[in-house]
Amino acid sequence: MTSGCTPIADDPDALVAKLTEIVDRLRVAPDRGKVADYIPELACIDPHQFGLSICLCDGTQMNFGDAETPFSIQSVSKAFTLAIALGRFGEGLWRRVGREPSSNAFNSVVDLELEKGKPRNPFVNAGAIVVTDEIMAGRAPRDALAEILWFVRTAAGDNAIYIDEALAKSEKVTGHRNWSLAHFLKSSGNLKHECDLSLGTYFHQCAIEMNCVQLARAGRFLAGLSAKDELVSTSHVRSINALMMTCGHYDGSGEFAYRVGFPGKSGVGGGIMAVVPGKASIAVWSPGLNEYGNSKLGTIALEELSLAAVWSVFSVN
Ligand SMILES: NC(=O)CC[C@H](N)C(=O)O
Repeated sequence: MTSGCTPIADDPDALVAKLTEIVDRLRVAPDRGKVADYIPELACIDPHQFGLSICLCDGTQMNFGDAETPFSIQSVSKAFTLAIALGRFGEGLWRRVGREPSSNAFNSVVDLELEKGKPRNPFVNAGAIVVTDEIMAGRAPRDALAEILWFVRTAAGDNAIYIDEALAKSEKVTGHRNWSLAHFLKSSGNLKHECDLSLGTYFHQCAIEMNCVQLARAGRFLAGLSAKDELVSTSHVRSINALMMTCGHYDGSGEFAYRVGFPGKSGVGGGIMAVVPGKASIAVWSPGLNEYGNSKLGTIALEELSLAAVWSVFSVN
């Protein structure tokens, strides 16, 4: 089969049955990974939650489990800020940040030093801080933040999306690793604003709260499921998807590509936004993380869905 017309993907009942089976099983799975505990607000999230939502190319959406429970999107926000930055500055962005995968943790300081202050990609923390700093150029931080929130709301088609102020503030107080990255960027001449302004904006974008229903809708532009003239050009969608595939799960990106086989962006809140270009936009949430800081059960759900629907871009059957 060459067109992706697989039985499960094209048969809504079969797809619902498969996803119901996956979600019911994973909701009670004993081995759930570990919630992020370096951000105080995330440390107390109940790991026994699991939600999934999928938007398909015929306009339908299916929701499972805790799909309507809000969670902190954290680094999933980096896909949206990259889209905004590419739209505003185009290829010039790549003077400040690279496009290569990383082999160290998402908050690695050593990578940044080795690369002389040019982050390896826009999805590791240092790279995302640079992207946000770029978006802030020529305006007040609150205006940049307003654009980020506007973008997410527009992509999701839902104005009831907000920032968890308390979470943003707590990360500002406890996020010492990010402070060290920002100061290193500043000392390398790769941060235009003062560290507290760029980081303040970055912590706020990470603290956006969404549920799976909203996040799956917000990913439609990356799957080519929204109106063509909307938000982001198709060439930028192609760039973002390539980076989500190669860097969206940090040093676990190779593993994600091997097991799931389509682009995705994770966050330490346990959310993953994943897209099957031309076919589906999927949001999955389970707060427990694997060793790379990506949702453990969320990855398993996407892997099982990918196998059942033959959705890996590397599949030939
Ligand atoms: N991987 C993540 O989701 C990390 C985001 C988190 N706000 C941080 O900066 O550490």
